Amino acid sequence: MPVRPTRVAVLGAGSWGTTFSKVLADGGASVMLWARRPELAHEINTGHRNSDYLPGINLPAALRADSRLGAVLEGAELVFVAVPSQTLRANLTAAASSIPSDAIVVSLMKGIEQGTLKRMSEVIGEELGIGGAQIAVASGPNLALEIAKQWPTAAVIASDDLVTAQTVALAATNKYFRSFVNTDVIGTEIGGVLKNIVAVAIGIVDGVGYGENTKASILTRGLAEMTDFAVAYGGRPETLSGLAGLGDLIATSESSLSRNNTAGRLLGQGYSFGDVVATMKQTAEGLASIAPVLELAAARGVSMPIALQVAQVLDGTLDPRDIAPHLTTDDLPQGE
Ligand SMILES: NC(=O)C1=CN([C@@H]2O[C@H](COP(=O)(O)OP(=O)(O)OC[C@H]3O[C@@H](n4cnc5c(N)ncnc54)[C@H](O)[C@@H]3O)[C@@H](O)[C@H]2O)C=CC1
Ligand SMILES: O=C(CO)COP(=O)(O)O
Repeated sequence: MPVRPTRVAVLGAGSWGTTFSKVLADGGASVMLWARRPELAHEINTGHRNSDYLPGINLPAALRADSRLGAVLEGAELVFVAVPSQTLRANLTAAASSIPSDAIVVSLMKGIEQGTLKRMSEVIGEELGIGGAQIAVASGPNLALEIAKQWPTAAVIASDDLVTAQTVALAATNKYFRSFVNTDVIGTEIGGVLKNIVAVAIGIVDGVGYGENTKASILTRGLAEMTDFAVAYGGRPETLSGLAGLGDLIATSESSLSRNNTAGRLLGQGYSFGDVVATMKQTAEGLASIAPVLELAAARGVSMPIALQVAQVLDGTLDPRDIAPHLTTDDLPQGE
């Protein structure tokens, strides 16, 4: 039987780490949040604000922040990690000796590590030397600012071990945030990674000024790409029709709060990749995941025309106005 954990730690005080800390605290847990900058920890503890990332949001007084990993991690039953994917390994190296050996570690991230092509749960297992029953991932239509405003939403917690997923879900549930569970870690993580890339594509369409048919076609074909890729790597197709797939795809593609959608819109308006990276103050994971995703797709023969076109817009070889739900009109009509 899963038991609701009471002592939890969150690593990363950006928009998602801070918001998730509020979700956990509002669910009754005692939460310690690691902020890299002592001045941010001070602002959270004294003003109950994180004004850079969550302007206008009051944080629960029960949420405490600290810039010292040891102080944050002491006695933690659950450790949630919300740092940019490409920095996970280095952050875990720094945190590893302070993470209690029996803690469950939960990835809140939606990226693939460049170079190794590993999912975040794989990096966690490798760096901490723990097995699947101590690892979980959280995903779903979870735009941070909406949740910080307590607008109702749902998420899914996945772990190889159902009791682990249920234990995490108990902690990550409150009156405005409901966590469901599954045991498809691969499908859940891949959904979160790939919806970011489709959201960049939809942003490009928005930036160019095309309409709803183009967006609906790319969304629908994008979901087919996401599902084909996930299945090729052992994920379950139904996971991609759920919160971590379709649900997150809709939220991220439709919202101007999305950093991936925003990055795409700037590209569609004619800004270069370099300009977009310089403009973005927060993490847009789709931009860093695209190369590893295409490499993984090629390795298993998965056709990903939408992801490929996003990569071509990023490297300046495709005019954003030429983006379409297909690559070429030359080949024979394909099955849907
Ligand atoms: N913001 C959102 O709405 C959601 C974000 N996520 C995922 O959560 C992860 C974190 O995203 P956000 O919190 O939004 O990002 P963010 O850019 O708002 O914050 C990142 C945090 O990581 C910290 N950090 C630690 N080491 C770092 C380093 N070496 N370089 C840069 N920053 C470092 C930063 O100080 C900052 O507090 C991403 O994988 C994202 O896809 C998932 C669901 C929702
Ligand atoms: O993952 C998210 C919503 O579920 C956040 O999307 P962005 O990273 O594009 O802001």
